[in-house]
Amino acid sequence: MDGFSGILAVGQIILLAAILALLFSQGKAQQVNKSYLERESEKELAKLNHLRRISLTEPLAEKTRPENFSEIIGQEEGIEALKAALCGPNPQHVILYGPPGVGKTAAARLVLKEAIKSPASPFKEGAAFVEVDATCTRFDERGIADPLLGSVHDPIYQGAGPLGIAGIPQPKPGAVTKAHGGILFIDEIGELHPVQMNKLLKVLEDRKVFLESAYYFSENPEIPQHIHEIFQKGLPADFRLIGATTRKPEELPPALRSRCVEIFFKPLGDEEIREIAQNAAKKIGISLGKHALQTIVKYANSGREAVNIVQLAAGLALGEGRKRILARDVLFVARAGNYHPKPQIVLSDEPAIGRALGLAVTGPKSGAVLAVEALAEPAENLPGSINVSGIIEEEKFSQSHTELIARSKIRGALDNVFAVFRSQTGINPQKYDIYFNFPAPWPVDGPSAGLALLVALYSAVFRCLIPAKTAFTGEISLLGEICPVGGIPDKIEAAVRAGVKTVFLPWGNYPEVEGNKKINLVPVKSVDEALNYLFAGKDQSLPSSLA
Ligand SMILES: Nc1ncnc2c1ncn2[C@@H]1O[C@H](COP(=O)(O)OP(=O)(O)OP(=O)(O)O)[C@@H](O)[C@H]1O
Repeated sequence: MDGFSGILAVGQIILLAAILALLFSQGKAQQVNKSYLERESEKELAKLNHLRRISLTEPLAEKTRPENFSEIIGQEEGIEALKAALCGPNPQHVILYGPPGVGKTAAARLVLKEAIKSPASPFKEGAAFVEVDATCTRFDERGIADPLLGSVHDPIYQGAGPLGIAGIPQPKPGAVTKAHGGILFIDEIGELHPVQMNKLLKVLEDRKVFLESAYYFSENPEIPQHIHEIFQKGLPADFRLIGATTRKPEELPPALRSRCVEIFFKPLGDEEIREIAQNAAKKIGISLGKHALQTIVKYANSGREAVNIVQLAAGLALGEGRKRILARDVLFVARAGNYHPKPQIVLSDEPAIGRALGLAVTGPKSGAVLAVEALAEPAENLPGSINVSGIIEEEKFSQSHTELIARSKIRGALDNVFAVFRSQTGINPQKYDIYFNFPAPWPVDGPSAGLALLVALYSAVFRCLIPAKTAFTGEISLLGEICPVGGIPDKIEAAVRAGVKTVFLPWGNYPEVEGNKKINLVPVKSVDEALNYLFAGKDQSLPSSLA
């Protein structure tokens, strides 16, 4: 061995010794680390067990939660449709529409249990029901964390564990995989980020979810087989979706809607709110005075509000040692919770000049009764003026990324009303100062107000009485025909609820509600027919100035 080789050998020995020392110290450090972690984990477990031993009484909200379909009040049709969509041998994806707090989530939670009972159902005992709130699902463009669809824990992140240290990406299943074989319920699905929505649609299509990572190489022999399988074949995600939303159907992506059965839950009427409040009080073991119940009905807009008011009022009553809720408890809760009495139309028993009732649709399955008032005074200066309040003046909509502004439909309906009035009566409306008012809590739109507007105008000009508790719906054509309109069953239901006795409706809509015995339906084909039916043979004299 020459001098140079000797130096090299010594160098190698020193290097080897240094590496061995480093490995030894690392091993030692890992041992110290491990025992430190074990001690810390034991402490944390003890704390966790201590927390678990503490429990309060069952919250009232849980006590009052519907436990079977018969406890969900007023949604029989929606529940029937939900069962038809999910309890058969071929369950479908579903979107549940409806206002807040009317039982959508409650029904979704129960439907899986119902489906499992059916031997033909592919949902089996133990099938998962996974609930996600789209307003809380974090969307992360880098895909580092995605609780809905799943994500990949890449080795660059701290705490990646032994697999991370070995440079192996770790897939983390999301809700779509956790729901495999069961139901994924996404509350407020309309709020999902558009990118997440598109990814979800892909999962619905494939029935599995594919995850991606820049750290995955199919040739990497270090990667365990199960991770290869996940990256190459996807994670299972065969579930049925129930999406619930308070939005309107047209506000949801058409691609989602076309993959789902659409079911509508309706707003709850006073009778239903009453029943829900009574049931809630019974479940928490407290009685409800008559006035207390009436006050709850006055303030609660939904099942959730009814139950919440009962719970808080019960707290007040129990605090004072009472087992009965009084009206003052409810009023206190209403004031403290900033509840407002529901806007309610009070129908007069007396016929009136210039006041007709109209019927509107305020959302899916929600009809409403509203008043239309008209006043017509001979104009001092010709032409007379036309003044309308309580309506939408213009509408904005987008078409091919262009924003368009159009005149509102009710403005168009008014033009037709004046033209038809003139052709039917021979009187030029410009001889009058005309006032229309819709005393509704929201601005009104829609062509179906045409018939009510015409009747109110006719009554105002000819000073003839419109019968009490009579409502009108129908679009008026320039030729005086009464054309069919949308939402008739919901409008008629709203009319019945409000105490309307008679509804004039387009002949073309009559088959939708024929056989309804709760209300007197008058189908009409033309304005002439409607006016004859209402006013024929009654004194119709024009003001002397115009006669
Ligand atoms: N139709 C109903 N019958 C009985 N209880 C109801 C009804 N609707 C609501 N409730 C009560 O209100 C609570 C909340 O209702 P739920 O969560 O089902 O409403 P939701 O329609 O899903 O509302 P959101 O759109 O705000 O999520 C229920 O747990 C129940 O106590």
